Amino acid sequence: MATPSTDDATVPPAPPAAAPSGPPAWRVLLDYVRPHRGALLAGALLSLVTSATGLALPLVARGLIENLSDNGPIGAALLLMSVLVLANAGVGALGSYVLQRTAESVVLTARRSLIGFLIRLRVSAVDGTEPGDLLSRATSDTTLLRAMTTNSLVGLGTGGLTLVATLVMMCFVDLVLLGVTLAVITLAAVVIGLIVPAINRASKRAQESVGQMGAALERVLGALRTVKASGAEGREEETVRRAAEASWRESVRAAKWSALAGNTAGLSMQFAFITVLAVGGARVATDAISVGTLVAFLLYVFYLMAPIQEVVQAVTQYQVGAAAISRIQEVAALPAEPAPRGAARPVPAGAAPASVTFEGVRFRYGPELPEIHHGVDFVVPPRGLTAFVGPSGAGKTTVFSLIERFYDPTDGRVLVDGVDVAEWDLLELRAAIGYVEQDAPVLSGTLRENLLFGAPESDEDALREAVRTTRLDGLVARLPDGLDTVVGHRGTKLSGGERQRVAIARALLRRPRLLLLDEATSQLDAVNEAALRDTVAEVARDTTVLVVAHRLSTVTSADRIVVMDAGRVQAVGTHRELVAGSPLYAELAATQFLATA
Ligand SMILES: Nc1ncnc2c1ncn2[C@@H]1O[C@H](COP(=O)(O)OP(=O)(O)OP(=O)(O)O)[C@@H](O)[C@H]1O
Repeated sequence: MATPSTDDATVPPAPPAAAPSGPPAWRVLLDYVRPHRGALLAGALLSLVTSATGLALPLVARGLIENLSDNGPIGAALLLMSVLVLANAGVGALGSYVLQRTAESVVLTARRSLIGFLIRLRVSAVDGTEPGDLLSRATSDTTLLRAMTTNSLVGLGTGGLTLVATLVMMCFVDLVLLGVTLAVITLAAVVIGLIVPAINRASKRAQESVGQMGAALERVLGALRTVKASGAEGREEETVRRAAEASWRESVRAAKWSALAGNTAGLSMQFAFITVLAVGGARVATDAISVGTLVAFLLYVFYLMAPIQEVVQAVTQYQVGAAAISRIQEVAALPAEPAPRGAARPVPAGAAPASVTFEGVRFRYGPELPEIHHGVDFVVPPRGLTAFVGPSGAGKTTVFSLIERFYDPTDGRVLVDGVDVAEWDLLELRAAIGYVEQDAPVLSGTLRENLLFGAPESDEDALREAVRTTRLDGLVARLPDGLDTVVGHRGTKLSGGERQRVAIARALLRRPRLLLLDEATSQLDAVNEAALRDTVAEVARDTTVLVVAHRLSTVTSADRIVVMDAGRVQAVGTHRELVAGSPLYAELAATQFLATA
């Protein structure tokens, strides 16, 4: 048998599509910097003061040496030098601290805004992404903004300022030599301008590879047991390693281009030096300028080197940061739900149960994907138990996703309490609903945190009651720290049935007006399932309960059963009515050995 291609099996999916041309990177960076501009300015000023104290030292040293040779007093010069050295060290340290702190604050600002987006992303947007890749954008990409702030923004400011000041000074010395210098610098700038887009592209690809590495790692760690049981460690390791190596390759490429840009700048200055020497020499020979002017000008050319290197480094670092910003912007361009206008009000005790209506609902998960619902219609009045049954892939879970407004129908309306869910305040809508999704996850943390996840304000009595009705009391008694036992990432320390009961208790604690249970008892043993069925029946007296069930035995006593097939409602009725009137239901019931008489 042919071995499947590792490529097919292991290539991580592509990151989100590139953002439609958003604002340029510098504007996004300035947005992040704006809250910290005072600190940034202070840091930059302190850096300038540090440079100034450094520059003053040689002058004082010259005075000291002159005084020494003249046998003059040197006490004052020594004191001044000591003060300058101390000031240089002190102000330098303070400036560097202020700048680093500000850069960290810029990273924090970017992370805060990105986290806000990530948490509120629409489910439909997340469907097309890899969590590991999104994670890398919030962690790795945002980190690059630190160097972008210090090297690029501040470097451009201080380097640019020194550069302009030196050029102005040169202007007073000799305009012809300034013209020669500017011509050489312009030539170098054009070459560097051609190089920097390559740095941007390589950095973007390096960061994309980091994202793919995150996605591949998340895939392995999220399914470690299956990976081990399938003996797929080697292939998975290879995928992660490939992504890591791709990131290395692209980073090295970016480093190569950066080095080239830096050296082009250095080379251009040497070239400027020689050209100025030649042209200046000729001008001295024709008495157009004095030797002193030429020497002074050459000294300025020499002084120009440091700020030019600083500006070039700022420009190359900017490209790295811009690549990171474009990845951050790709997330920011994904559709997100509106930020909540405040905490959702908990559902008051005894709140009226909700009604649910589907009116001609058509739905597809994406524009290029097939239609899942082809005009679904049903009415669920308040209270009672309504079951959704039908073959796998019929669109039952999709019904719940549309009620929760994880997605919007492409046509038709979903109404809760007679109001289109699109018109509901999202927070209010979801506050009214308790939802136990298929394979509902238990989150890392304690059992108590998990139970209170959807209703943190619940009191101890309500908690105990939920534990009792979901028959979790035995488990709580067994656990070493009871409710405060840590249940592991994704509830790995619990059994499948225990996880389902935790999820049901979590939903019940919200005291929902509408309870959605998707295959919520599929992993329970017969005794627990019967007990939970009684609990659900009791809840359904005051709450509208919708369940999706494959095992019809769990729903034969439902008030109404909606039979779905291939995205359509085939029939609605009680078990007895459907056995008689729906061939599909009768067949399902017959294959599950249910009494159809
Ligand atoms: N996020 C998604 N993106 C694209 N297609 C999806 C998505 N979720 C579900 N589907 C597709 O929609 C169809 C209906 O899925 P749905 O989960 O609603 O079926 P179901 O009746 O609940 O099935 P089951 O009984 O097996 O849980 C399936 O063919 C599935 O492949």
